[in-house]
Amino acid sequence: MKVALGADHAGFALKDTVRHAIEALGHEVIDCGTHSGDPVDFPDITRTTCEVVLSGSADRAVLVCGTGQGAVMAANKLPGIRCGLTHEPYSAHQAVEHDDANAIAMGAWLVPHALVPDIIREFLGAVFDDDEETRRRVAKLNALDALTPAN
Ligand SMILES: O=C(CO)[C@H](O)[C@H](O)[C@H](O)COP(=O)(O)O
Repeated sequence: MKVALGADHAGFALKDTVRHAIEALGHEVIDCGTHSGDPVDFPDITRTTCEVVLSGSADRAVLVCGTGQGAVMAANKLPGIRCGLTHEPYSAHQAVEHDDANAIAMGAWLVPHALVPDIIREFLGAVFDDDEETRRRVAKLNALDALTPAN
């Protein structure tokens, strides 16, 4: 799997830990920045990272900012992105299994480094449970994208 990885300056502290966790599972990381602790705006990094998924160049995205909140808000404004806020492994798994998430956001100020491998393993190991009920709900979720005005 190819995984786009993006972090703002607040997420930068956790970014290498996330990268190693993805690579340790045999997946490829597409590094979308940032590359230092210098301030960058999370909507910019989130957009760049998610566009790699939307273009088909990556399968999933992992976003890191200070709290995860700004990144998840920005990501879910991009039609075609379904991003879960995940600070522990269970929701990382469920976001994919029930909601067909193609991205997760997490907060570097909240998630201990030691928990990152578990979160990443659950996110990348999960498969959408494609039954009538989940398909209907995700279709309704995707239909909400049409309400998002194009920029
Ligand atoms: O957590 C975030 C948004 O939800 C982002 O990481 C922000 O950039 C964060 O609030 C950074 O704040 P700072 O004062 O620039 O460190």
